[in-house]
Amino acid sequence: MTIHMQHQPFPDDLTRYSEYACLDLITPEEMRRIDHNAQSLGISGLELMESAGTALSLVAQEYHAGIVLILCGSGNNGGDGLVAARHMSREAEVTVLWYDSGHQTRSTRRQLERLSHCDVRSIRFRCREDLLHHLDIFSKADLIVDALLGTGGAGTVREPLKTCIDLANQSQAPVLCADLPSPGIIPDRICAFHRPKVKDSEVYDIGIPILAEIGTGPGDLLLMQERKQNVHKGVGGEILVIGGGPYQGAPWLSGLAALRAGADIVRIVTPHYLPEPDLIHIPTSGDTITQNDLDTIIPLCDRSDVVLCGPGLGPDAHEVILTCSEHVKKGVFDADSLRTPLPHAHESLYTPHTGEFTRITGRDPGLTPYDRAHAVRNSDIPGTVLLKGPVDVISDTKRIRFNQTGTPAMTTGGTGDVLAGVCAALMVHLSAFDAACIGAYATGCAGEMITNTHGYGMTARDLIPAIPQVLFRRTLEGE
Ligand SMILES: NC(=O)C1=CN([C@@H]2O[C@H](COP(=O)(O)OP(=O)(O)OC[C@H]3O[C@@H](n4cnc5c(N)ncnc54)[C@H](O)[C@@H]3O)[C@@H](O)[C@H]2O)[C@@H](O)CC1
Ligand SMILES: [K+]
Repeated sequence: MTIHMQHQPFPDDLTRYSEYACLDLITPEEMRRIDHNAQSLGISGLELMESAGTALSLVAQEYHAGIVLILCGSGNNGGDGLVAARHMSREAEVTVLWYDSGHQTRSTRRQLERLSHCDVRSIRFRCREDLLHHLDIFSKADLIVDALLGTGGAGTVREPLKTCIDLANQSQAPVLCADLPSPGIIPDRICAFHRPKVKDSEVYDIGIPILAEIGTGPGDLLLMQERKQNVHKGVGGEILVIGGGPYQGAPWLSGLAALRAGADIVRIVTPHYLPEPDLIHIPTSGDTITQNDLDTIIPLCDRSDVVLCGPGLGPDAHEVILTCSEHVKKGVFDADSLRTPLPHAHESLYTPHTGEFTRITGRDPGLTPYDRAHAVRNSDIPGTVLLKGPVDVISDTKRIRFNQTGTPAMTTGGTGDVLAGVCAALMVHLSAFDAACIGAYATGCAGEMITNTHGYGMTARDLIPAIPQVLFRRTLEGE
């Protein structure tokens, strides 16, 4: 996959932002996101692996072992072990037992080539029988390094790694685990890279920039679920947009954006019909949305995966929104629905700009991303907040994420409607937080693409066809 380079520096002093980085255990998906974002900030996977393997070798040397056995899998965890082997070749008698699954990662294959020039004994194994020829290596080792499975491990361990793990457990040697213990192995120490994946890990920095973690980036797109090829209708979800009244176009922009972000069915409840064949128009009784429309709207809320309230709605329909929101599983509240008392669904995403944030919290969020993050995290808004600005701030009260994509040309009317529609479609399969991070990132990237071609002549409508090019480019480029 081509890594898209991030360019503009963060518009604030990042030394104050360490409080926004996650400090407790992280999941493999989160590590993959961070890893990918680090690469888009210019640190290659090989450099990350060299740092990881170096840390691993330094911890291994603390054992002062004479004979070291390093067990390497076919993925990048194995690559870390191969790097450690190269760094330890003069300190100990090192033997590498590496698993040739037939599809080694590119980086790990590179490390194996480099190791062939070192005074390290490297033995390939492909099956359980191969391992049984080397039982003596396990019994002679003073230290065993477990670089079999890391964050890419999934499910119950398959052979021949299962046997490898059993032989390691049966040996007298202490086991030092790379990044996290391979399932079933009994660790003596765990050398985690960047952040702990399991408890009781020792954490070693591998030079990942904080922005790879607290910022959105191409790595966030990895969280999108691969759409199953042979898909039935409705996997993209059904979205309901409730808006319009004083303003006609806003709900249609949101609806079209939701379709372009992967939704299958989009219904628009709005007084004004616009001829958009891809969208289903649900007419209202009058030229604004009122209580009389509740009999129409409530059943639609019940059947929709995500409901987007607010685009172009005007101030008079707030009571209707409050009533509907009790029937909403996942809600995106934008524009005119951002009024007190705040509507809230089972899971809510609020997408205010500065003025709307001030209106609902009574507090001006300030200008710097740092202050805006503090304001969002300390607001008692019951859900995820995407506070739009030159740097968007996303928070679900625990996590904070900053999005830098976008251009000043996007202040044109309607881009907020597009963003809200994209977030609604993403929320079908993702949490409000992940949907907001990816929605902000993708809409901003689309804005950058269109600014390159249309400059300040960009309209919100221009953004919409650019959205799938950002969200689904992996499939478009046949990764
Ligand atoms: N920031 C990062 O994410 C970094 C990651 N690195 C290392 O890379 C690791 C992740 O590498 P990968 O994503 O390649 O994955 P892994 O190397 O953890 O494992 C993937 C390999 O194991 C196989 N496998 C998965 N589940 C299995 C099972 N149950 N039984 C048998 N085989 C199984 C897969 O087919 C694949 O070949 C991290 O844990 C870390 O050690 C390092 O390069 C440093 C940087
Ligand atoms: K491991």
